[in-house]
Amino acid sequence: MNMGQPSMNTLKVTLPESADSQALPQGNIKMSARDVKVFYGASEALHGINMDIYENEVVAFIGPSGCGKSTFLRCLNRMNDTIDSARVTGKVTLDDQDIYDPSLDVVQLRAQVGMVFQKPNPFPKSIFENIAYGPRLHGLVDNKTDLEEIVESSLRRAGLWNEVKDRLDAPGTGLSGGQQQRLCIARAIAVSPEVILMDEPCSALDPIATTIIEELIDELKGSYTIAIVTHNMQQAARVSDRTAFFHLGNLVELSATREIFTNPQDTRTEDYITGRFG
Ligand SMILES: Nc1ncnc2c1ncn2[C@@H]1O[C@H](COP(=O)(O)OP(=O)(O)OP(=O)(O)O)[C@@H](O)[C@H]1O
Repeated sequence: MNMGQPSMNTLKVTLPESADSQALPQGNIKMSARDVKVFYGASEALHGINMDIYENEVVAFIGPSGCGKSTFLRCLNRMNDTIDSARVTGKVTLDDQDIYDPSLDVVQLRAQVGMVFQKPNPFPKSIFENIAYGPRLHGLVDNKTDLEEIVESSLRRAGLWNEVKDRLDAPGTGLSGGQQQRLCIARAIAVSPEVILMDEPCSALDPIATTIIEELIDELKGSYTIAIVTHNMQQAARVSDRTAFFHLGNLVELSATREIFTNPQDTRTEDYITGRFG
């Protein structure tokens, strides 16, 4: 039951002016989840999540620690398959195709639905090789010139080209944390994904690197659909079109980011965004 509308000054979050003009996504559903449950051994961590994610939107997942945000994000490209104790039930589709269909090529799926992790994780290889690996693996290039073009365009899209163009042979691990995270975003972009999943991509970064990544997210949504887990409500307010609030393994509320932060429909959402718990 809603205990009434919170007044703006009780909220922890300041909405950017652009939030007023943030158009709600319309059109095609890119990914959809129906009654998705995740079990770790006998313990049920997600209790039947239903969600539609629209093409070219940024949707943020927020909620207290342990509520299941990352677990749900990992359902969207079957990363939970890599956790031995995890079992997923329900249905997840990408462009109406069931991504848990046993005949589906998971490597291909993870190219279509790329992922950027909390801690930047470049391969222990050169900057060039970090980007070139995926397109080679997926047979996206026929020759060296095409490969060089993909490497350059991916680094440009990730806003890193000018900083690294003279040292493409240097190790990716030698870059700053923020640069490494943009390298990981470029690596995801290089295999032409449709969706990019980001699991707290800025939590290991300083405020300047965080701003750069947030600006990048804004640019990338023109071409990709983005789902981002964040602990930082201010960040959700800055980057997302819609926000999903999770609590104890349930999706409590999902609506336009401005709505969630100014007019939450559920008291649990209100309590969280006003800082009463979490
Ligand atoms: N590999 C795992 N094995 C067993 N239990 C897990 C595993 N990963 C997550 N869990 C449990 O599943 C529940 C949801 O965890 P999850 O990491 O998805 O939450 P979260 O909202 O992303 O949390 P945080 O904000 O702290 O990252 C928690 O109870 C957690 O302990």
